Amino acid sequence: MKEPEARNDYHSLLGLHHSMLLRRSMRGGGRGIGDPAERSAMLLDGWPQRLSDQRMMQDSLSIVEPFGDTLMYVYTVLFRDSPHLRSLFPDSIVAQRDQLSASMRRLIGDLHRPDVVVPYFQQLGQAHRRLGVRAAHFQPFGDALLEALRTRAGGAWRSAYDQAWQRAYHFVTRVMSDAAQAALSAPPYVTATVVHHQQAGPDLAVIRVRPAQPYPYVAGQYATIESPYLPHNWRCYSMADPPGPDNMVEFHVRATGAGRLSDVLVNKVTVGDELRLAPARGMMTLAGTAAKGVLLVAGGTGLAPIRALLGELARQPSPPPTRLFFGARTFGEIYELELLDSYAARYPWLQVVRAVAEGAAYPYESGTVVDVVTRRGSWAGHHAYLSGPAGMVTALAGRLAGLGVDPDDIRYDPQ
Ligand SMILES: NC(=O)C1=CN([C@@H]2O[C@H](COP(=O)(O)OP(=O)(O)OC[C@H]3O[C@@H](n4cnc5c(N)ncnc54)[C@H](O)[C@@H]3O)[C@@H](O)[C@H]2O)C=CC1
Repeated sequence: MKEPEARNDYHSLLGLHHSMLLRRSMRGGGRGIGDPAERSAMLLDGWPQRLSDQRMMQDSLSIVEPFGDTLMYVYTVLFRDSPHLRSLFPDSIVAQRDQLSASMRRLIGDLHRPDVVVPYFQQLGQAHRRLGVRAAHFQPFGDALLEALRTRAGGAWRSAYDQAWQRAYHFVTRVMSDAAQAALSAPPYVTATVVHHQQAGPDLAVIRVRPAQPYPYVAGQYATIESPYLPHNWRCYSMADPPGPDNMVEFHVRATGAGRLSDVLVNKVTVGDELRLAPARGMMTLAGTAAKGVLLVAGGTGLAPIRALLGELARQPSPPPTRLFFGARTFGEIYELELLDSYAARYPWLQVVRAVAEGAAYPYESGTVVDVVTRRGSWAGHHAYLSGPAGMVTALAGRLAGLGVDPDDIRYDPQ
């Protein structure tokens, strides 16, 4: 039981550090805050070789496969060279590695799109404040990253790869630390009390919490959550409603195995317990233009942010024609029946289709939600929002691009 206390001490020190930085920035000392979005966009604009860097980084991935193993090696190097940083991470860093992998893939895949990549890393920088990550930590991490890439690639590593990765990493760390600096006046996380905990299916819980302070977010975004029962194991869960005046937040959680945060949230947490919520993140928010139809697709608990988007659409004066596809593996895993049926009955612009992948499906459609959406044919003229298991989302994004949807109109977040 010493570990959580040590970490609480660390968080108190961190709180003091944040207040010191905030006071200094309010007095005009230190680095100015300014508009981080503008500064980050300028940073990317001043990087004319980013398209060739993107190609170099993509090429280099093939010589460091499996990429997940290379990223695991990054942590080995980091903890070897900077053992004092080990306490910032949970005992098992597998989930951390998976989140790093998703961020790296987003960086490489979207380096040509400042509108996507800049806000993504700004949000990541703000969210990292909860972990006690500070600007000084970026250098050892970058050194470890480069050493891991070079070691794993061996003789196939090229200096052009090295330079591309260094420039990209420099860009990322500037964006993240600028955003963290700009967010100093906000807390790195808020505490929230569980006010409702309901078993909604096998291994599935619907949890409502009341944050102690306002928790700003946009429909479609997710919170990174920690429970005192499993310190330092932060995981992402989407808010299931658009923000409301009652400042309550709902999450849908499926237990995915003993010892994980999802298991704790489903099987241990009860009404009255406290959780920590780091600032909301996510790019799967409603697109501004109303000229197109909307396709919402959810797999399993991926329904949460899709339901929030639906709630947001329902607030519009004249919502666009919207089709919601919800897929579960088995009949018993279909949930939110009454709510979605009541929406479908109330809103003439909405159609809800459910799909069951395995076993009896009647009265729903049979097949994975990917197959059921694909069977409908062309989806040209639609904005698509996809949420669920990574395999589902990737498969569907690929198919929709072949079914007439402009790839820029397909939105999803890595989970
Ligand atoms: N809890 C939350 O707030 C959110 C969760 N998610 C993610 O959603 C997922 C939900 O997991 P479960 O509820 O266990 O869903 P699940 O694994 O039971 O799958 C739900 C649906 O996706 C289809 N599917 C799954 N893998 C597929 C693949 N490789 N190709 C095509 N179709 C596939 C299934 O056939 C089914 O229709 C998790 O990966 C979670 O990270 C995403 C956003 C928010």
